[in-house]
Amino acid sequence: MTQIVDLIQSVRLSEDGERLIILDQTLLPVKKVYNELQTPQEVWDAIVQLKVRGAPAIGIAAAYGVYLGAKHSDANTTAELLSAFLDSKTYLASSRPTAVNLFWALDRMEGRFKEIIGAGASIEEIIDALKDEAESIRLEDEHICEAIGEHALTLLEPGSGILTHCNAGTIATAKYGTALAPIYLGQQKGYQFKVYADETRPLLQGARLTAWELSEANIDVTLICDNMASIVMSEGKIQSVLVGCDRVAANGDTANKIGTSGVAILSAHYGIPFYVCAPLSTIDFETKNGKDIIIEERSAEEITSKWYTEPMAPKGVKTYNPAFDVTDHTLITAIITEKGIYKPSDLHQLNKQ
Ligand SMILES: CSC[C@H]1O[C@H](OP(=O)(O)O)[C@H](O)[C@@H]1O
Repeated sequence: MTQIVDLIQSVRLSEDGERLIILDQTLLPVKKVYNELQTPQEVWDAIVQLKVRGAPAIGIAAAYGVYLGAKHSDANTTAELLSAFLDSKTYLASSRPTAVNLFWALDRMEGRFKEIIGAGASIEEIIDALKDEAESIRLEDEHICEAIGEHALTLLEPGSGILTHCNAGTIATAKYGTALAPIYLGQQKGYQFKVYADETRPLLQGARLTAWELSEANIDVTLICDNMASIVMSEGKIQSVLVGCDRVAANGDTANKIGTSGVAILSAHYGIPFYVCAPLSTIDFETKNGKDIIIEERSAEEITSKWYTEPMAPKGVKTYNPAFDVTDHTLITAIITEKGIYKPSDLHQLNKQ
């Protein structure tokens, strides 16, 4: 059966390799519009505006961004090409600070550039190698998400209730998603999960994206406001919580969409397992603990007026709009990666792989 995961590709290269095609996630669920991007500047804008969002998808987009920058550069020598590449890399790295996949993907692209320039490659060969590397990052992400889904599925009972926060679905990745991957894989096996999606203020990724994705896939999804998580847990409707993440520190502290840590605290209170789904590219062993994770702050307008015809707060009121929070590792039951299921205290075992 064809599923939404087969029908939607939120980030991919055009057939001729000239443009990056992204699904504009800011217009969902009302309109499904694809944008074609040709320059690192256009990719940067799309990331900052959250047209392309979700940690793995941001990394993939940035990888294509540096490839496109190299492809369309007017460098005459490989040294000039490297200098132009490093400029676009630095620029794209400035788009969003929290999701480590962005930096991971850009570093991987630089590594490939340096490897091939060291082997005496021509400009054309370098550009081809960059294209192949970006394509590999995207394709590998599909397999990684599928593996995360398979591991996570072993923890879930058919027919059980799952709460998720934000959107860690197929559109946030190359395919399947991270936290939503087991739900899609479970559906193929007839598991009939009952999913509760937090709306996820202020940008409503849960309402606009998760509820949309899952409804399109005919999965039983119920949208709730963020402040309703406690009541649905207390009513026994939730048997597990699954979330994605933007950066996991070496000790297992996890940065994810604002509101996640509150859900984890509630889960602990009600004795519900709280699972974080994380590709290895989201684990940052250089960052010791959550205090060292840079949290992106976004504009006041996202809270005060973005979704309303009239401003919903007094003019000039002070606001604070952190886009992420850090869930303490003690609240996390397990971190599910493509390599398997790990307690936060066992994460160091992955460091050598
Ligand atoms: C598959 S990880 C998705 C991750 O991305 C979200 O952030 P944003 O919408 O700001 O890019 C969020 O924290 C999700 O869990």
